[in-house]
Amino acid sequence: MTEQPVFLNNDVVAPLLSYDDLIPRLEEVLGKFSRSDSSDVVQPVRSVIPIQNHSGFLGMMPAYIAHEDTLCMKMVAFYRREESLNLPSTQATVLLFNPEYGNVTVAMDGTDITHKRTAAVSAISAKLLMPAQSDVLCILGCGHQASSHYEIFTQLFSFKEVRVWSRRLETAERFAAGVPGPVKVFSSAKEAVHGADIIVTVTNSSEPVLFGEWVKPGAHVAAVGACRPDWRELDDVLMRDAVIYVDSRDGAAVESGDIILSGAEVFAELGEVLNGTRPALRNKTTVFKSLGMGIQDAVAAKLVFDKWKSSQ
Ligand SMILES: NC(=O)C1=CN([C@@H]2O[C@H](COP(=O)(O)OP(=O)(O)OC[C@H]3O[C@@H](n4cnc5c(N)ncnc54)[C@H](O)[C@@H]3O)[C@@H](O)[C@H]2O)C=CC1
Ligand SMILES: O=C(O)C1=NCCCC1
Repeated sequence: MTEQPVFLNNDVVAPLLSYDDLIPRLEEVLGKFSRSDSSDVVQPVRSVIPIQNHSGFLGMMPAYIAHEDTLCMKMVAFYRREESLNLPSTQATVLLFNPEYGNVTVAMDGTDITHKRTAAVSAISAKLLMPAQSDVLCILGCGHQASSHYEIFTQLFSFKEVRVWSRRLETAERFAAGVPGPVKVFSSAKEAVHGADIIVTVTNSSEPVLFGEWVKPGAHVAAVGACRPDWRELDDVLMRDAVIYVDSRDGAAVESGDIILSGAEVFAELGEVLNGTRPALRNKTTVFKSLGMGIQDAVAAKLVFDKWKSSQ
C-alpha cells in the first residue's frame, strides 16, 4: 500500500500491447458497458476542460471494471495544432490504482495505448459493419491514428487497394512511404473515397472532410476525429443517410459535433451489436462515431501492466 508507483514509458508500454490481446478484451468490455442490467463497468462521460491559451483540451477519463477489479484513470490532452509545428496533437498518461486503498500502482505513458485501442475499436466496428466484400480501404488524415489504423486494418482484412488523403499532399506522401504495403496517395478527398468500401476519418479537422454524396452506398465509415461538440468531420447528408453507431450514446450526446449538430439519431452502441441486442446493418451505409472511452484504456493498461509484472 505504501509502495511507490512504477512509471512505464512508451518504449516499455508499446511492445507489451498487442492487438491480438487487445481486441477480445475490448469486445468483452464494450459488450458489458452496453448491458443495461449490469453495474460491472462504471464509466462516466469524460470531463473536459479547455486549455484556452494553447488551443487545447484536457480530458479526464476514469473507469472501474468490477469483475477484474481494475481502477483506471487516463488524462489526455489534445490540441488543434498547426501541422507545420510538428508537435503531437494528443498526449496521454494512464494511472492504474490499487482499488482497495486508492493508491496509484503504476503510471504509464498513454500514447501507444491511445493509438492502438482506438484503432482496435474501429477494426471491431469494421468487422461488424463493413460490406462482406470489402476491397478498398480509404484513410482520410495521415497522422498517428492513421498509422495505427493502417496497421490493424491491413493485419485483419485483405484489401485490394489502400488509399490515403490528407490536407497536405506531402503528409500523405510521407505516410505512404513509411508503411510496409502499397498505398495510393490522392490529392482530393472526393477522389480518394470514390468507390471505397471502408473509409476511416482520422483528421484534426473541425469542418467536414467527408461528404455523403461522395460515399458509395453500403460503405462503412469509422469516424475517429471531431471529438468536440462543435467539431465536424462528416457532413449532414452522410449523418442523415447513414445508420449511426457509437461507442457510448451518452458520450456521443455530449461530445460529438457530427451527431449533435446534424441532429442524427444514434441507432446502436457497438456493445449492443456485440451483445446481439441491436443488429449490424451491413447492407446499409453505416457510420461508427468513435469518441474514445476510459474502459478501453483500462483494459489496455491492465494488459500492459500484467505483462510487465510477469516479466519482472
Ligand atoms: N476517437 C478516439 O478515441 C480518438 C480520437 N482522436 C482524434 O483523432 C484525430 C487524429 O489524431 P492523431 O492521428 O493522433 O492526430 P495527428 O495530429 O497525428 O494527425 C492528424 C492528421 O489530420 C490531418 N489534418 C489536420 N487538419 C486537417 C484538415 N482540416 N483536413 C484534413 N486533414 C487534416 C493532419 O494532416 C494529420 O495528418 C484527432 O482529431 C484526435 O483528437 C485521437 C485519439 C483517440
Ligand atoms: O479517447 C481518447 O483518448 C481521445 N479522445 C478524443 C480526443 C483525444 C483523445
